[in-house]
Amino acid sequence: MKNEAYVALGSNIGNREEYLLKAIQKIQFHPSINVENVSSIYETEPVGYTDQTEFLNMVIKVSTDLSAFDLLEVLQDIEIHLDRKREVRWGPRTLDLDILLYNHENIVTELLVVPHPRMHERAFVLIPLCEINKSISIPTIEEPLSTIIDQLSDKEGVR
Ligand SMILES: Nc1nc2nc(S)n(CCO)c2c(=O)[nH]1
Repeated sequence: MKNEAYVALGSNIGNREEYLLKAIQKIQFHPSINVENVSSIYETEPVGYTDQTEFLNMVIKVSTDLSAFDLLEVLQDIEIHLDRKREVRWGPRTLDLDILLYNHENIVTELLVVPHPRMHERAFVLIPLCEINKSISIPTIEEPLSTIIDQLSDKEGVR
């Protein structure tokens, strides 16, 4: 598989852990995707739209022959098959699958922006990402991940 990507998973409705684990199974089952590494599962305080229940978040590393857009399509299909519900845009959801990084590419389109535009302000993404790759460099971020994690005020919201 010639491409490397990092995917963030999140859930805060229903059997959250089951949604995450089923999503990873479906990703692994895809013939053109291999799951290379998975972070721990973190329980996290909601950020942004805070009037909702706690999330379970994690990050996985995958290798794939798919383009970033085809990978996005597969992830969106998995969200739908795991009864993705999102009544409010930033509100509670059964499952969220976000492409964080795709190789070291910068992709800016209506459909997909990579690196994920809000990842640098999300401890619930950076902490699991750092767990599985301490030395990862993010094209749009100069500082080391550990510095940013230390600066994030909500890191205590991740456990
Ligand atoms: N802790 C936490 N807060 C969040 N706020 C939003 S929106 N989301 C959904 C992100 O796509 C989350 C999340 O996954 N975890």
